[in-house]
Amino acid sequence: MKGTGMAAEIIDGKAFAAEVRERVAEQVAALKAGPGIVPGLAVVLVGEDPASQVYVKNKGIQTVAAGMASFEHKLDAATPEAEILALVARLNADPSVHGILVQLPLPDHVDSAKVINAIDPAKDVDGFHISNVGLLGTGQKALVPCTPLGCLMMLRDHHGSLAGLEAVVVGRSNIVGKPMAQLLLGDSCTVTLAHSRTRDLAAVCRRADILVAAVGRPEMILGDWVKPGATVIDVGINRVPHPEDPSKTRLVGDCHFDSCAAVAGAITPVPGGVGPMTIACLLANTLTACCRANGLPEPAGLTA
Ligand SMILES: NC(=O)C1=CN([C@@H]2O[C@H](COP(=O)(O)OP(=O)(O)OC[C@H]3O[C@@H](n4cnc5c(N)ncnc54)[C@H](OP(=O)(O)O)[C@@H]3O)[C@@H](O)[C@H]2O)C=CC1
Ligand SMILES: Nc1nc(=O)c2c([nH]1)NC[C@@H]1CN(c3ccc(C(=O)N[C@@H](CCC(=O)O)C(=O)O)cc3)C=[N+]21
Repeated sequence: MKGTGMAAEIIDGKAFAAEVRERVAEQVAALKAGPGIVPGLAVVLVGEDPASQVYVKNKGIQTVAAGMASFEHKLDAATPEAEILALVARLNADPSVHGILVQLPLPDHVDSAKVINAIDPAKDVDGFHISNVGLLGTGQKALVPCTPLGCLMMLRDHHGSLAGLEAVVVGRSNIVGKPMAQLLLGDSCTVTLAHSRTRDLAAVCRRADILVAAVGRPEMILGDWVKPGATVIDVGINRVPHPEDPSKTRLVGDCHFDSCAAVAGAITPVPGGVGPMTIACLLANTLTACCRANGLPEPAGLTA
């Protein structure tokens, strides 16, 4: 099929995310009707980055649509670190809050690691607290970062078992690349974690049955880096000038979609792939945290 256009199946993250949110909403309704519990998610946004504002607003809308309570805390960009830590302490102590997300990146004067590690690990629905990172790394029950969890759900849905597959993750950030590698290892893939110092990245990528791109470089991964039939998961969210109208922008991934789709067996689009799954998994994690906090059974099919 190479050179003759599209070969790959498009993995519809938008539709998959809607199904996940539906399952979350059903279980939220049961919690309300039964024990009378309403799961609550608090989102903390420091500063006025327009992209973050849109994203936080979407999360709030989808949280409420799933029947959960949404608490938004918008702080000025100059808010001292101590004030952010005080807010986190209040949210930790608030029994109506089951999940806490502090939107990243934080302004430069704030120590992000300090803020994240101040979150009660049981409420850390991003899965960024050192305690959750350590639990994931040792194969124990944790709250798992939303973006890699969403990728894993799509991969399991597409492949069934991932055991023995060669997985290459490009990008080693704490929020995407590293936890993605841990989850793939947990599902018995043979995992390679590539980064900016990797030699001959194209050749490394070509080994992959599963190729996950989390680099933050628009359309960097090209079709001839992809093994024929591989599954390509494109995590990248990059705003680039619109080709026809430079006053507008357009969203592209870290993979060059057309050339990769011509070779891959399956591929996630941008937008409509990993992004919507991230938000759906945030809601799933909030439900999971709420069930654990109340000693109730875990929601089925929504955890790693
Ligand atoms: N869809 C979603 O829900 C989400 C999407 N994203 C998107 O995913 C992308 C990655 O995000 P994030 O992990 O936070 O990014 P970071 O900037 O934290 O990490 C990028 C990683 O890519 C590596 N890298 C950079 N350039 C190259 C290169 N030329 N060759 C190989 N590796 C390279 C870096 O390597 P090194 O460590 O050596 O510097 C680093 O490990 C971004 O586009 C972001 O917007 C992020 C979160 C959620
Ligand atoms: N503490 C924290 N947790 C995060 O999970 C987190 C964060 N900080 N900071 C920023 C990144 C980025 N991120 C995205 C989530 C959804 C979409 C998403 O829904 N994207 C849509 C398109 C949205 C649009 O059109 O702009 C899509 O891909 O279809 C994108 C990006 C979560 N992040």
